Amino acid sequence: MAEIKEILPDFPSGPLSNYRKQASFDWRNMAVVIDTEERLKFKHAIWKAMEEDPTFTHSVKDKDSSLDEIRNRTFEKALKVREIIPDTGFDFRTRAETSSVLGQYDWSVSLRYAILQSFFSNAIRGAGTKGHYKYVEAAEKQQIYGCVCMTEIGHGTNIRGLRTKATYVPSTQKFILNTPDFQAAKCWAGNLGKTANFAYVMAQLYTPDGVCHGLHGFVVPIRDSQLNTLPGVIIGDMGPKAGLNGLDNGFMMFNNYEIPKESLLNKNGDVTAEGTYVSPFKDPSKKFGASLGNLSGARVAITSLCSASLCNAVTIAIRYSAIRKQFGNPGSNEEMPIIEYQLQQWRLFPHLSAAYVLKYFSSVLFDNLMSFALSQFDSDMNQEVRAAWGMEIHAVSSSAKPLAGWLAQTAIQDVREACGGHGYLQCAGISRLRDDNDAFLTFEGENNVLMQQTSNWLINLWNDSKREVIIQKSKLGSLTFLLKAEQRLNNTFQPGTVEALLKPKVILGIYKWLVCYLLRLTAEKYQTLLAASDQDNFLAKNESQVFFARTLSLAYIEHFMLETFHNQLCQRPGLPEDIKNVLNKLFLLYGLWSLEKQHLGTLYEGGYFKGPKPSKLIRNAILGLCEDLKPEAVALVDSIAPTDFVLNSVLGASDGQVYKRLEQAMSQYPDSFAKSSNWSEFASRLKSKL
Ligand SMILES: Cc1cc2nc3c(=O)[nH]c(=O)nc-3n(C[C@H](O)[C@H](O)[C@H](O)COP(=O)(O)OP(=O)(O)OC[C@H]3O[C@@H](n4cnc5c(N)ncnc54)[C@H](O)[C@@H]3O)c2cc1C
Repeated sequence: MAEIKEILPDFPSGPLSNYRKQASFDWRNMAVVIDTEERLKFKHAIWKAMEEDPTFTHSVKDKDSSLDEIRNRTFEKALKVREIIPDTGFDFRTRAETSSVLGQYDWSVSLRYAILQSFFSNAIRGAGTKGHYKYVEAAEKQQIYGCVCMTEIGHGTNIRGLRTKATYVPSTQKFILNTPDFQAAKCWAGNLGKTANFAYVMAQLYTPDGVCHGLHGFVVPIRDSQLNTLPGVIIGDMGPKAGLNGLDNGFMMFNNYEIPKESLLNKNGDVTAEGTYVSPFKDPSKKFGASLGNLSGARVAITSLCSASLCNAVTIAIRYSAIRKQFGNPGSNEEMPIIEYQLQQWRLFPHLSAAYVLKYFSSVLFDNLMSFALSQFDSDMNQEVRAAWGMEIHAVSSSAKPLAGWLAQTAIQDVREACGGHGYLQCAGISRLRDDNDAFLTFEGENNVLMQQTSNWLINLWNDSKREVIIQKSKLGSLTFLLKAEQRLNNTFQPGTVEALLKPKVILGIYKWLVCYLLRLTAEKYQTLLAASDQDNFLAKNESQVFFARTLSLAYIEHFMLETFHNQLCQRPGLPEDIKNVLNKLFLLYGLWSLEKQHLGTLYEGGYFKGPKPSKLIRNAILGLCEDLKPEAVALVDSIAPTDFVLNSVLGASDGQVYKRLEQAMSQYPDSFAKSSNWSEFASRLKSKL
């Protein structure tokens, strides 16, 4: 514990001390429980190194800097990261925290580093063979700068529609890359705009007989060592964006650009020297799936990144709410901190509960992904079981990433409003977080489309005669709700009091009924549409999304997150009682808040709820939990907050000196007290003699 105290020292006494003293648990113990000691050491070592290195000093001028300056500074920081990451030996799991740790400081730095260090090399490793590993090694040593080019101007979500062409020419043993028109230009790739000299490019592979063999990855040099664009390649910068402006997203076109045959990443398909196409896959759809590689990895990672954004947001708002005072009891001279208001609690504490549930869940999901990746070396592992495991991770991550993105995004907006006008200042650190986090909702699988992967999988399972066997074999355990589904669907809501409602089993029971109900309903809707449309699968899928498949995916992942949090954390043997108590309240609040917010209608529609009592009990329980969590809230954010340097918010610093910091920030703004540079022009119009 002494060592942890060095990493997490006591907070200075000040305006937040009063609320800190009210907590029923030890905030350091909670930090260790939710994060583990290794991860705390790792991230604080990085944050400390950043704080001590002038490269990472926050600049008050960032807002007024040119795009070029912002990007240069971001890239310099991204390059520096390698030097400050502590050596964790073979502990890859701890190292995987790097993106979140950097992102809590600045998402542009985090993403630039991730693309340089792993996004590009993972793409090459996933699709390439031994001869391509030299690119992986060079990228990881930062001897080349990579980017990943899948999206085109005309096609993003529909990857199969990509139109960049790679035609093999036997006489030269080269591929020729061509971009048919601007709509087929590669776009959005991070690091492409100004920096990358190599690209992973997805293109349709054509053999000399004119046959298209579908999408394949290529490793392509795009700039020379002086970062000049190579002849045959046109690269442009996409310009300012809503956020992430430290990242240079670019667009790229090819004009009869020749690359060697070996540029083809040939794990899933190759061409002979003469131009015959060969592939280990007979079924083209399986090859397509394999060529997209292990997409779950990035989605699981983004789930963690969104949870990191959420932690920053709730830290700012809850600390500020404990300090900010408005109004007071009539007759009293004292004004009340706004955290005392029921409305403020209800606006913020559910987001705090979501931060805890999501943080823990994303970490479990990451561990599972790591175990899955390692299982490829386990020769005793049954391949069918492994394939089912991969499918389950895919389904879970396809709804976890959207839910995490939305949870963070709505929380950040609520936090902005909950901090009033000062929350709108750039130095509050909220708008930056909102604009940057926003992109997570779109890249690595657009949220709404991605969730269809989960619902498709669930519907197939519902109709599978071997459903029970599949559920028993499920490695993650996300399908337990389906056990005895038909029986479960006859259940109805039983609790008659708030006390009876506030039991984990009851909340999970409501969710289990809900997911079964939505699954049966969606599967039936889909079958009806299929029958009515002469087996038009495309139409049936599209027409069963709203109120059906989309809600199903959401309810499924909410239930699994809650169940994981409860079974694996709240019920963990040896957990101190004080910690367990608070975690239990967070579990209950997240569950009830999510049900109330989006599922009451379905619960009444399906007959699980009857009469006014269930919704009244739920709403009373939410308010009661908010009141219970008030004395815990400041300590709860202390346990998940980054350091003040990293949070970089005048409203959210741990010393609570909001007004001192506001004064400093406003006074230090360049030219804060100077006249406008155009003052003489304005002054020349002043005619009044008043
Ligand atoms: C900051 C940022 C960084 C990025 N980095 C990269 C990168 O490094 N490399 C790269 O290749 N790409 C990158 N992208 C691109 C990103 O992957 C795409 O934007 C994403 O895949 C979505 O594609 P799109 O923009 O073409 O949207 P579209 O596919 O055009 O979608 C538009 C809307 O249509 C809806 N829609 C589409 N299909 C359906 C359907 N079947 N049913 C219902 N609704 C549907 C979607 O939900 C969405 O709301 C990045 C994007 C951003 C914003």
